[in-house]
Amino acid sequence: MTRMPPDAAADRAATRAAAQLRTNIAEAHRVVVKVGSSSLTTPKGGIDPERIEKLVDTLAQVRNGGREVVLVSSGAIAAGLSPLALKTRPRDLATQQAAASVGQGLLMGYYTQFFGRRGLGVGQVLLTVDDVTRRSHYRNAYRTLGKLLELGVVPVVNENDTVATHEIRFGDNDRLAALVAHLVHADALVLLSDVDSLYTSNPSKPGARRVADVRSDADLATIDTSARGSDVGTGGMTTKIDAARIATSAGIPVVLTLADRAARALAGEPVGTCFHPTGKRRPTRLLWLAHATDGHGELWLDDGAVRAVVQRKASLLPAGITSVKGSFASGEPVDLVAPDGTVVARGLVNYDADELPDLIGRQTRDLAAELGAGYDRTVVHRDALIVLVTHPGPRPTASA
Ligand SMILES: Nc1ncnc2c1ncn2[C@@H]1O[C@H](COP(=O)(O)OP(=O)(O)O)[C@@H](O)[C@H]1O
Ligand SMILES: N[C@@H](CCC(=O)OP(=O)(O)O)C(=O)O
Repeated sequence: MTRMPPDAAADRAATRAAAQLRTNIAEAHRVVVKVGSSSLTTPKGGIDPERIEKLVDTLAQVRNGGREVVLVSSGAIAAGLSPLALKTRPRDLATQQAAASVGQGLLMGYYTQFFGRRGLGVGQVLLTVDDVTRRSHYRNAYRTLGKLLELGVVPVVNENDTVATHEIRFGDNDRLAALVAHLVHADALVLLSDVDSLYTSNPSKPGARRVADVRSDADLATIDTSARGSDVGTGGMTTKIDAARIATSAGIPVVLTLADRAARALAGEPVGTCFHPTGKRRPTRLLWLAHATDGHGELWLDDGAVRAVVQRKASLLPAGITSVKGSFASGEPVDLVAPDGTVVARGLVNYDADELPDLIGRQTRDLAAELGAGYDRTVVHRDALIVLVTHPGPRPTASA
């Protein structure tokens, strides 16, 4: 028997795994499809009903074929431009919110009409960061989305732009789509854009090569995503990669391709870029903490607290904190910092920043005896905490 050289054997195994993943996507029962503004607009930036109908046609066929579809659609701001006589996408948040407020209804009007013609109802779901990260909210969102799917309706999700402020805003819908995919326990996530796949660098420049499969972060290490996206989209390729990492780290395969190739992507054809699952499902708020949130403040720990949090995965108590920086409210994400300045973990804090200085360095039982029962709570509970570096070093990377 002739032996294959190890490289050839590894290549064959990789090809088989890629083909299997495409099969899994073709068989995915519940899919989240995200479409960016750039795929729904005219070259001038206004909304393009023809492009919307083309997408709806594909998704309606998928839905009517027995698969469940959740659509995450951008385009509210683009749809609001013309009614407000705006020539280009506004830069300031207030005008973006006004445009989204005017445009969201119009956008839903198109979806209602086009899905309706194909015998399907639609349900509008507007979400903020809190809705997919806070436990009480995301249970609610999960229930509503689940019920809509059960009723045969296509949920059409967008960020609730009109109420989201800078601090609590995704801004792009890519990462929102990844969290929605996790929330609804999707079997696959399809990201539709104005580019046919991920490239090694700006696709409009010579030398950029198509990337067919991304199997791990190592495959992304040399990818250049600095080229700006379309004038109407937000985030460009960077937020799509963030989204793909969020979904794949929770076990959900992702395909990124052109909106026109949605049908082929959903049929498992080898179009676009396929991001392979790298991890397993975990609580949504932890996913968000690991991949997308910036700490609103810092809690500096002593060595014992670093060991407790990093090695024993314990909750953070007031006794192990040496100082508090930044201004944050209870429930917000904060960075946990080792004495050498390394950010070792991130978690949702249980106190406001101004409450903590009087508590830190003190034993929980003393605080409870002195201040009352509420003060025996952890500063960051271990269930709301992710470890970023297991071996403290110079800089943190979100690898949890
Ligand atoms: N390495 C890369 N590979 C592919 N596209 C890239 C890359 N770097 C930047 N881009 C740009 O990202 C754009 C897509 O992002 P964006 O305009 O935000 O789309 P959408 O509205 O679909 O979210 C593409 O048009 C492309 O020019
Ligand atoms: N929520 C915004 C989407 C923001 C946006 O442009 O996102 P994307 O086109 O997906 O990069 C809207 O509906 O206009």
